[in-house]
Amino acid sequence: MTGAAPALRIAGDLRLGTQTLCRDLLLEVPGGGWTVLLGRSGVGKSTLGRLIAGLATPARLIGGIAASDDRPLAGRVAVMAQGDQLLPWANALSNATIGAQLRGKAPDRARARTLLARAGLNGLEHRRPAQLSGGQRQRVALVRTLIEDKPVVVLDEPFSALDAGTRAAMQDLAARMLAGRTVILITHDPLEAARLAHRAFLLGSEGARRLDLPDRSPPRPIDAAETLAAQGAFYGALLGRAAA
Ligand SMILES: Nc1ncnc2c1ncn2[C@@H]1O[C@H](COP(=O)(O)OP(=O)(O)OP(=O)(O)O)[C@@H](O)[C@H]1O
Repeated sequence: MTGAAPALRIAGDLRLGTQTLCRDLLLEVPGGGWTVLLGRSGVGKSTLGRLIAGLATPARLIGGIAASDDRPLAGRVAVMAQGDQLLPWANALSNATIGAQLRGKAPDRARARTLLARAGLNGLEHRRPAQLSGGQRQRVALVRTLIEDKPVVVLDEPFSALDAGTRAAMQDLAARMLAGRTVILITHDPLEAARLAHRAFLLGSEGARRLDLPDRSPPRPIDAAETLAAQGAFYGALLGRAAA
């Protein structure tokens, strides 16, 4: 990884035009761990993810995003979004290295092959997206994110289109492959949050509330009582019940 994974402090009001999506936001994101953002649809989770990544959005954060090493975040954030967004005419190897190709740089195909193998895609490097399953395509997308080698990674609903079993396998793989990076995971799925979070926040119009997590380190087993209890508590929090 290029550089140590910084902690982040995200503070302020998230505004869209004259509308305040999220007021008095304060998110202390630990360095080198997974921070999960849960929240009802439209609260501004993806918008916040785009702001962290420095991507275009009509929204503004009146406040700021600061890294613990006092360096700008620009150029230090990789993004993996919902859907694999692979180029249909390119094979898995080319899709994994598309970032370098778009920048006019020589792609590191040896590293891409190693990462594709680690992601369980050995022997599938020359298949195009249509010749891969949904889970395999998401693995290629994960490798494409990893090959950028950024210390901060924003994952915006990356596994939501997958069936339950494939999703659980992808969560385990992502936890392994992104270990040590500062990961911000945006998800609707309380079970995903309960499995993967080192820290979790519920975003609402009145700010972010930190949610209690099990003591066991992530990734937590999908069927452990403490994972399922946290899942239930997160559902309650999403539904606006007092205890979380
Ligand atoms: N490009 C855009 N132009 C105008 N409004 C936008 C744009 N992108 C998002 N919005 C609005 O900003 C608000 C927050 O959107 P955002 O996608 O961040 O929410 P979210 O919490 O991620 O929702 P979901 O969980 O449904 O994905 C919504 O009201 C949305 O309609």
